[in-house]
Amino acid sequence: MTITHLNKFSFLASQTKPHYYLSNYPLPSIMWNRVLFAASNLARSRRFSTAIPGPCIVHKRGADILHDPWFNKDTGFPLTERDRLGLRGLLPPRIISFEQQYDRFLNSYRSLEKNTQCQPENFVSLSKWRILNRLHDRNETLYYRVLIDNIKEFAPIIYTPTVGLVCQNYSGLFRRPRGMYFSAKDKGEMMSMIYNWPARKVDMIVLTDGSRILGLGDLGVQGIGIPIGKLDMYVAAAGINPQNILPVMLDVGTNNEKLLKDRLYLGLRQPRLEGDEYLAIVDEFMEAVYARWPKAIVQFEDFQMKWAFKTLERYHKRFCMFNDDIQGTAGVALAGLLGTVRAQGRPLSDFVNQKIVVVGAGSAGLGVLKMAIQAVSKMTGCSELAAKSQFFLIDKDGLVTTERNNLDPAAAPFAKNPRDIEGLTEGASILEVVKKVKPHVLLGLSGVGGIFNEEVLKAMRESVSTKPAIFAMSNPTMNAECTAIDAFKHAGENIVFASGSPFENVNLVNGEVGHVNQANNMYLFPGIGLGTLLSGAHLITDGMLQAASECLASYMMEEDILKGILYPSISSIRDLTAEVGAAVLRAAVEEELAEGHGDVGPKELAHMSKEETVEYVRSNMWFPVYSPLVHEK
Ligand SMILES: NC(=O)C1=CN([C@@H]2O[C@H](COP(=O)(O)OP(=O)(O)OC[C@H]3O[C@@H](n4cnc5c(N)ncnc54)[C@H](O)[C@@H]3O)[C@@H](O)[C@H]2O)C=CC1
Ligand SMILES: CC(=O)C(=O)O
Ligand SMILES: [Mg+2]
Repeated sequence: MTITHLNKFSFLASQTKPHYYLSNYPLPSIMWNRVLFAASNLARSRRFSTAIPGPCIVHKRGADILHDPWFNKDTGFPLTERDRLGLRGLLPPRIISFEQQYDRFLNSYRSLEKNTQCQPENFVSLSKWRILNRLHDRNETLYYRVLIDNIKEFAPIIYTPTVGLVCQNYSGLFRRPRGMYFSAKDKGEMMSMIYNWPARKVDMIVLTDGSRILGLGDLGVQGIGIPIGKLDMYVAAAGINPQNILPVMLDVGTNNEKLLKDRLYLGLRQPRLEGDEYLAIVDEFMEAVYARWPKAIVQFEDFQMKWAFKTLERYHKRFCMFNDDIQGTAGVALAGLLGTVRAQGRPLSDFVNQKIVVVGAGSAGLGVLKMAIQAVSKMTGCSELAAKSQFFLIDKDGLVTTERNNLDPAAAPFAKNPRDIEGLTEGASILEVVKKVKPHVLLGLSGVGGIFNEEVLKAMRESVSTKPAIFAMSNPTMNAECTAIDAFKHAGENIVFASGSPFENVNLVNGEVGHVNQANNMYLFPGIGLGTLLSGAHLITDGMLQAASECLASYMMEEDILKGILYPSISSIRDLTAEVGAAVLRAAVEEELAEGHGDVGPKELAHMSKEETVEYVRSNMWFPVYSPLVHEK
């Protein structure tokens, strides 16, 4: 191991505290109550502190420990634990330190990279996902440490784009279950099923019905990869304790013919439930969750538009939930849009004059429009009706106007009155709109790869902005509206560029670097969840979401923004998430929704300064280190 590594580990150790191990199983014995009492005392005492030794608690023994990824340390078990936990003889004799295990894993990963250099890209990506997934299944502490330390490198594997490929191939890749599956066949059973989940406490649930997985469409039960990937980001970015997370798939069938015919498909082989039958399943699930874990937060993810809006409207005043595609995306996009104003060297107030074309009138596109229009209305003091004049919405049938037959009610508030769009008509193409409007920003959330073609990008050269912005936000990479290279090549080297999935920065002909931003809701959802959790709020309000977006918008320094860098590097996502979490928490306090968390009550939260709130949030982030599993004698 290199000196750098040694320094890094000792530095991290001094920054963090051990997590304490609690049983995964509800244990009704008096002994277990003692364990919980000790743990809650520890939680109390560690509130603002670092590096407090945790109690050494595990009720399992022998092979059961080795097969439990939460407790498993592989060859890292010290002799005392091998002796006292019945592990002697079950492991090779040499004890390997955490740091050595860490290096060994990264070495295997690097060998894999080297050995697959000439293989097709998808093969390499899936191989990388497999090696990480195997570690996840075996040793969670090491897995999350590797993930946190190398998040920039591994996010594209456990999250977009590779997670999309994993979902597409999930039935074939399936080895071990992760999370919970509730299907249409479980109607009437969910209240008891929810108690099958082994953890006593769940803080964060990510739920999907698999109906719109990234831009890949209906993937049925295979969409479970998305909640798993999102929750990995929760652990890595927000330090949510992985013992308290739960990925969930609501399998109400699929309309994907290919999957229905696939022998290996692991979900229900029936068309999707619709109408009241569908809602009855989601209702039952939500009731069951909140009966067992009244304080849990549910993130709705990748639901097709009609159910995304319907469920948000149905539950947001009843349960502590939000829809990431509508609300998380909107916050990230708004922060990016405000960044583009600063990148032009203009004051933020100039946002109200920016002409913005949004391509895609789905849950994400409409969420962005709604939040951006609210921001303009707030800045100018004018009505939302007046505020929307600068925004243009395009869907699969072109420019959305009030003349549209069967205008979708969700898109109707953003439809243009033909009187206000001289030279354009209902259904005008992207190219026509760009040529006529000469927008400051062209933002894609259509799910259609390459739709910002050469002609469209070249038309952006006529933009009225000195730094036109192209946001190709659809995922995964192949569904991006354009590539970074094409954007800089055709729209000009002065553009600001952002995409939903990562692209490499572009070397420009003028010798400079064309910065690629990743405009992805991962910059906000972990902080929204963490801030809400620590506030103890029972709802997630527009005010809390707006605070998250404003925090992200103000995170970047002028110097970076002027270079076209709108969001921080993923490497600093933990730091950003602490700030976002604190902003959300403080908004909850302001709205008198904060009921407190653990033994930190609402009054204590209200008395914290901004800096103390950030510190409080940071100190509550879980960090993976091996903790002793037996008491020192
Ligand atoms: N970067 C990020 O953080 C996020 C990215 N997304 C991505 O956004 C995309 C869309 O997501 P949703 O809005 O939930 O999907 P959706 O299915 O609800 O909406 C898609 C919209 O695109 C429109 N569209 C389809 N073909 C088009 C075409 N040829 N020209 C113009 N518009 C067209 C449809 O009419 C529809 O309005 C997905 O690829 C998803 O991965 C979604 C959420 C967050
Ligand atoms: C990033 C995300 O949530 C999506 O593409 O759906
Ligand atoms: Mg999503």
